[in-house]
Amino acid sequence: MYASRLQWASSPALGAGLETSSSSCSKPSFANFPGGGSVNSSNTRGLFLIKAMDMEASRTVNLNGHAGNSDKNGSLLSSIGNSTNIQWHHGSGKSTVACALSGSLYRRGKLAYVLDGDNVRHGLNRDLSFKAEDREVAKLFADAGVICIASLISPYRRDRDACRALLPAGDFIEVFMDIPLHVCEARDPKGLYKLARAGKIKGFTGIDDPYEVPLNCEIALGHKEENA
Ligand SMILES: Nc1ncnc2c1ncn2[C@@H]1O[C@H](COP(=O)(O)OS(=O)(=O)O)[C@@H](OP(=O)(O)O)[C@H]1O
Ligand SMILES: Nc1ncnc2c1ncn2[C@@H]1O[C@H](COP(=O)(O)OP(=O)(O)O)[C@@H](O)[C@H]1O
Repeated sequence: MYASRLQWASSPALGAGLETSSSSCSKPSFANFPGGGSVNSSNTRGLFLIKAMDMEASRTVNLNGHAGNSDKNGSLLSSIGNSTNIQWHHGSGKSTVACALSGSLYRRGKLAYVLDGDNVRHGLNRDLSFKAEDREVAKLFADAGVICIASLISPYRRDRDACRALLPAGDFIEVFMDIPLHVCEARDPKGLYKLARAGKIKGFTGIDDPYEVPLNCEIALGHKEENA
């Protein structure tokens, strides 16, 4: 089902080396987890993501923004834009992983931008959803040579596939946060599950709206129960 399956354990020791200075990270609190879990550039999970993201230096971006095998001296950036879509329920850790990935890329001199449900909705366009307009934004970033890390619930397979189809083969990486709903709900960082359970928010993903599990994502991040 998945190209790679990784465990995403909660570990109090992992916070220390996190890069928090990424300009595109809108949630600076990601280094501190109430549950004790964290991510770190030196742990294998983080490294695996970077390996999946890292592009060959020979593939560059021309000044006109189109990807190609151009002469490196004539290129604007030493990385080619691609798009990573980190998906699953609210509270699963999408933003946390997105920020860590962005920080790791930053340290490697790669230009990345996190498109988060929050910054997209409040900053760019409050009407955006994971529909055509969103995908176009991700593609614009990729065209400009920026690695776009989309941290969005993106519940529908059809929409994710449409996004994949916009980019050259291999440039769209689906990361599935395979975290049990009860774990997401227990975290409830904004109290939204509680409101959804009480019927005060309608159509909440995982409660009264569906999520279509990916059939062919590149990476799945699993969850290790505290007492497992
Ligand atoms: N009905 C409903 N269902 C799920 N989530 C909701 C809903 N209404 C608002 N929110 C808040 O919006 C965030 C999800 O936005 P996304 O852009 O990631 O969602 S989607 O891809 O368009 O489905 C999500 O937060 P994050 O998952 O932390 O980004 C919620 O805070
Ligand atoms: N591996 C983890 N272990 C424990 N808590 C985590 C882990 N990853 C994220 N969290 C916490 O869960 C909450 C939701 O994380 P967040 O990244 O905002 O999720 P999402 O973007 O999917 O809504 C935050 O309080 C975050 O600190």
